[in-house]
Amino acid sequence: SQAWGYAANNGPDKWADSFPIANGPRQSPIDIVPGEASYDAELKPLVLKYDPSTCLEILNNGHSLQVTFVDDTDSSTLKDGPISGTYRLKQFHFHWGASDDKGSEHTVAGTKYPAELHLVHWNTKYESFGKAASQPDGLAVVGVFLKIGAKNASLQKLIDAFESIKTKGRQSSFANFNPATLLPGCLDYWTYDGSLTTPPLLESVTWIVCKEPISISSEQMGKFRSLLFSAEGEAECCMVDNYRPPQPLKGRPVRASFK
Ligand SMILES: NS(=O)(=O)c1c(F)cccc1F
Ligand SMILES: [Zn+2]
Repeated sequence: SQAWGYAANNGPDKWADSFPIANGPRQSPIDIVPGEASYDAELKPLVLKYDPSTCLEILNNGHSLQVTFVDDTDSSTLKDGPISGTYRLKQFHFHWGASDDKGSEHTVAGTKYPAELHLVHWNTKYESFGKAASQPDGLAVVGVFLKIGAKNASLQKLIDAFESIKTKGRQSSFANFNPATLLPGCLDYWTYDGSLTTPPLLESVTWIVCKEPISISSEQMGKFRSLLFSAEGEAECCMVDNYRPPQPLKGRPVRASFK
């Protein structure tokens, strides 16, 4: 069967052919309409504790650039916020556009950002990411929007590794990176129940989307767009527009941690 991707022949409009859950009741991303989100005073502040020594490698998986972490202990965790228990950081990755007018998966009152960061965590009440990914409370993903502005020194550390992961399937060691340096100063968030935004589109994600974006410069955005979907030796295909558009809310509540 054809591998999924973001092109016309294998992109988001075709995913339901192999993954019927694509039309399910709690799909992601969504358009977040701030005026329709309800402030919930019981929502706690996010508690993110990341240990840079758990950072393992950076890779081009053919869909995005991803930084993976050692997740065999509770060294890098997400707690509180809308979730109960402890969720371990597994990886983070990005989605972005071919131009600055698109690229994010979540939108805010219809506004698309040029990119979106996803920090993926799994519930330690399950024994692994794989097991957790099939449970309704298995995953918690923190989404952070990127907007064009000042050069981002933390993102530059990732960008400096891009030459070694230009093509699909390439990975290189990547140590001592602290993902907390990618978080905005204010951790106000919206939260709702959703899914993975790529196949298998499992409906196991508590989404936590930060209201405040982080910055990326135009030049840095250009470096993201120089990565390739294609493998070495294949016809070059720029890694751009690797985002799923917003999906039907289907009556789900969206809560805000802030007034
Ligand atoms: N985009 S997303 O954050 O929903 C996501 C995950 F959480 C896990 C794996 C792949 C992936 F793309
Ligand atoms: Zn993602």
